[in-house]
Amino acid sequence: MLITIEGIDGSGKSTLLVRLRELLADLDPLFTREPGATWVGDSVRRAVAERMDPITEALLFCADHAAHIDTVIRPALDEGRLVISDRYADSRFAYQPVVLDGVLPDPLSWLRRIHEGWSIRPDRTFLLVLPVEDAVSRLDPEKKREYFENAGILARVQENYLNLAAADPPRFVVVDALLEKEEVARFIAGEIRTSARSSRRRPRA
Ligand SMILES: Nc1ncnc2c1ncn2[C@@H]1O[C@H](COP(=O)(O)OP(=O)(O)OP(=O)(O)O)[C@@H](O)[C@H]1O
Ligand SMILES: Cc1cn([C@H]2C[C@H](O)[C@@H](COP(=O)(O)O)O2)c(=O)[nH]c1=O
Repeated sequence: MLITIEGIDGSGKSTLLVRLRELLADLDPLFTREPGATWVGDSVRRAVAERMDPITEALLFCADHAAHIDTVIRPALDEGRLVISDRYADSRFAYQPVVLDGVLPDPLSWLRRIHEGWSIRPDRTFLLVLPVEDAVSRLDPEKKREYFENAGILARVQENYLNLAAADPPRFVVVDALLEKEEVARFIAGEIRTSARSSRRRPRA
């Protein structure tokens, strides 16, 4: 079963994942992330840091996704493992339309098309949502910021995320990221357990 965690920068994904490792240890999940689970992820971070053209950037994120599926996700799912990914394809569908606005006529359709036929659809996606100003105030002022990490861009990214969630309610669970860290983690851990139990009962197609 594939679970993904999504949300704008500063929404609390990394914090949540640290706690999920403890709360779900008995299920022995494989924790992974995009970008960064493969060496292609290093090229993506470089492209973002150097502000390469938006098409190059989008295709590198996509290449990282392909390598991630091939080397990490598919082998683990084939072994029947629970896989939990910090960011996944929905990050592309939320961030890159903002970056590609004005570059392509319909960025989201283009992005969806280039994922078709090979990407794996998550079973459930937890979307952490909070006011953008709270997310920005949580960002570490000491750390160099990626150019996405500004309130104007993040507001548009979050709107895209909410549209994705509204279009696919069976998959998405929208979570209030202003709740206490522990409350967020316990709620999501409980939902993952329930989903994992029901997927074990379902015969594989
Ligand atoms: N529920 C919460 N309530 C208050 N503060 C939180 C909460 N969750 C996380 N934080 C704090 O917000 C900051 C950012 O959290 P975190 O790094 O987990 O976000 P992130 O979504 O992983 O960000 P990025 O995508 O930029 O890596 C951290 O200082 C963290 O302690
Ligand atoms: C997978 C993915 C990520 N991004 C953006 C989102 C963040 O600003 C950075 C990744 O940094 P993090 O600290 O690891 O969250 O990249 C994106 O624009 N498109 C994507 O597909």
